Amino acid sequence: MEGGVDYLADERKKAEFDVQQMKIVWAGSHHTFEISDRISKLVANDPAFSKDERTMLPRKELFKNTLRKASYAWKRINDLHLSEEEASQLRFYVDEPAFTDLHWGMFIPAIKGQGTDEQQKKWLPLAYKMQIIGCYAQTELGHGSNVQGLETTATFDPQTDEFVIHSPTLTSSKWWPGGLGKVSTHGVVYARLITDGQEHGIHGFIVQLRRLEDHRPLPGIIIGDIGMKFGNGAYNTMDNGVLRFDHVRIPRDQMLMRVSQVTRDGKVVQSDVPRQLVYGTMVYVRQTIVQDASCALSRAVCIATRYSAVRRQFGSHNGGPETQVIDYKTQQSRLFPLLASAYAFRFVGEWLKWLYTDVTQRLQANDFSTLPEAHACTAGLKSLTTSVTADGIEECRKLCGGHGYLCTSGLPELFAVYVPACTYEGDNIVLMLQVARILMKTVSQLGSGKLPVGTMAYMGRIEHLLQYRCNVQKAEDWLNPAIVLEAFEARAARMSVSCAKKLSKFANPEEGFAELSADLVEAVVAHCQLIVVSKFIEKLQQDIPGKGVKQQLKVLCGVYYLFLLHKHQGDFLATSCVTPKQASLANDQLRVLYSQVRPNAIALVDAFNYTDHFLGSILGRYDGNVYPKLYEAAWKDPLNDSVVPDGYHQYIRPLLKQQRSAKL
Ligand SMILES: CC/C=C\C/C=C\C/C=C\CCCC(=O)SCCNC(=O)CCNC(=O)[C@H](O)C(C)(C)COP(=O)(O)OP(=O)(O)OC[C@H]1O[C@@H](n2cnc3c(N)ncnc32)[C@H](O)[C@@H]1OP(=O)(O)O
Ligand SMILES: Cc1cc2nc3c(=O)[nH]c(=O)nc-3n(C[C@H](O)[C@H](O)[C@H](O)COP(=O)(O)OP(=O)(O)OC[C@H]3O[C@@H](n4cnc5c(N)ncnc54)[C@H](O)[C@@H]3O)c2cc1C
Repeated sequence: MEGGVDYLADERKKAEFDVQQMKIVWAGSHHTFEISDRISKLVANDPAFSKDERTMLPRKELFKNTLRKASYAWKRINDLHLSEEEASQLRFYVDEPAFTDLHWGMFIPAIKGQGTDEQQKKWLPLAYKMQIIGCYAQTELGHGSNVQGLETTATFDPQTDEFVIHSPTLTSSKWWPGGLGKVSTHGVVYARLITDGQEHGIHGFIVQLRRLEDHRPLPGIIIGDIGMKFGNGAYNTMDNGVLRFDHVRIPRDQMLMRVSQVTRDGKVVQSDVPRQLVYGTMVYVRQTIVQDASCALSRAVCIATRYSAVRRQFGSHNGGPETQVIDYKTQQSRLFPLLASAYAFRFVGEWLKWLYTDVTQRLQANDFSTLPEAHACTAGLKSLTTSVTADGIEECRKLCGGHGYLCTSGLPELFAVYVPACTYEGDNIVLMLQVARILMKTVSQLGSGKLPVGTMAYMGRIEHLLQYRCNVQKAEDWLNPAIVLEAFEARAARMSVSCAKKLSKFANPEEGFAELSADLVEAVVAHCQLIVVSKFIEKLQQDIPGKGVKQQLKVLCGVYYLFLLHKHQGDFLATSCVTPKQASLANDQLRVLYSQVRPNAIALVDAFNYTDHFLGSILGRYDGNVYPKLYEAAWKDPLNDSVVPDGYHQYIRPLLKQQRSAKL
């Protein structure tokens, strides 16, 4: 505890499992727990990283403060000789979106993934030392989702051995890249490659944007910030930018040439690397976004759970205390599925990281076979987890009643920072439709002898899944993972097959795809939920030490899948995967599991090991000392600096005077 009385101590005594061991499960290993615990405390105990006034600062001050923090963080990283892993944890716990996210998270990965060995050798050391700062400049004013529709051109000039980067229209202005507006010296800029009058698709180019001497834009470059975004503080610490090029020249060797090369005489040579690797940075970031989803959701859930144990309403008997709102079944049925989802996303994120690492190793050995699986999983899971997390944060705000609406609850800012995750790195619907294409292709190939692989492998048992009948007889049968997996597989497979059948009736498949796109998205959701459920179940098959830890995870896993079954019972019933009676038994079992979560709820959120600094919420304080701190914080609002507000003499007094004289 960070000091003082622990108002949640009684709740903590109820825990039926070893919280310390659960912290390690949540962190992923002893090693990652040790690092994240040490670094989060280092940040929390350093006043230079305070977040207290963030939601009250005007944009310019807010932004300057972010620059100060980023520069101080870099100094600490160097002074303390932090490893790459420790440095990335430090940036995470500073908890303020900044240009550094894009520099480390996209600029460097783009050069690593799409640059040749020589290019990496030239640019990465500069970037690692932050002697150059980079952004990822893909999206334009007129095109974001449709990458093939980007308009910026990169025309090869064989006379000078250069590319000419140009923005031919207003809509071709780069628009949104984080870090671009005010900070980046360089960008990986995506543009249409043109050589000898011929177009060769979208490629990445390293372009210097600002002079290293005085930070002024280079000739031919117009650059700035795109303006305020949703929420106070929130994502406004980031300088999302606009950028236009007027025939800016760069040397030929600044095109990222791992996928295709342009020779001295302007010939385009394709390497044996698939062209989709140009999209590789997005696959990498989508995978990190799935991991981030569990962080953002667990943070909101931690706040709402602790506050729900502190808050009391109604139910006082003979002058005794009122009921803790966490004891209301409605509160539990809204909160506990989100708690379970946070754990579920943690484990699927862990698995996705493994998948991505595996794909990367294969790519290095020129094995591209698992790229479609990586694309499908990252796109689908990014969409599913960010949508649930954004909605979940807002639900947690509502679970905190009126106080949840205060900035000091931390929830409004968390929502405002988080919600663009549903849009950036691929709009969630656009990405779901990508997965739908892959699902439909998989269904169309069934029976051709080509067996589906990876997360689509269950489709290989299509005959069985189409005939499947759930044999749940009593509520506890729903605790059997094999039964649950089959029900989820059958639902996903039947929804996909149903879409495929409808699609086959269209003479023009593209027309059919467009017409059925809403149904296709539902089939993709079913497929992605199956992945999350199956990875949670797989996690439970591992050896998990610690008293009661595995048992708690089993309960949470049950809550996760039974809540989905309840919420989507329309799908399960319509596809005849369960009967109405079985759906009702699932709901009975879900209520039993809620009552098992209840005594462990506080300990389950303590296991996230978040400091009060990171949570940034009076409602979520570890010690539960909510009311005195809310009261204290109110007086710190600048509006309370004076008893009589500025503007009184100008606007309030004349009003009151006028009413008095009217009465007289
Ligand atoms: C550590 C991290 C730290 C910080 C970063 C995190 C957070 C910071 C905050 C914000 C950062 C935000 C940054 C951005 O937003 S960058 C911009 C992101 N933009 C997008 O995501 C655009 C979305 N659009 C697309 O991805 C594509 O355009 C498309 C929707 C996929 C369509 O492309 P198109 O070329 O038309 O492709 P198709 O014809 O539909 O498909 C062709 C073929 O390619 C396959 N495919 C598509 N995408 C990929 C991919 N990424 N990887 C592998 N394969 C891919 C597709 O399946 C198809 O395959 P076939 O076999 O059918 O040919
Ligand atoms: C905070 C933030 C940070 C960002 N950072 C970066 C960055 O660093 N670098 C960068 O390059 N970009 C960045 N972006 C841009 C981001 O990647 C795009 O906004 C995103 O890819 C969505 O594209 P769009 O804006 O063109 O949306 P649109 O595609 O215009 O979407 C509008 C609507 O149309 C729907 N829609 C579009 N196409 C289809 C379709 N085929 N079928 C059905 N519905 C469709 C969408 O679902 C959505 O509802 C950022 C964006 C935000 C909000």
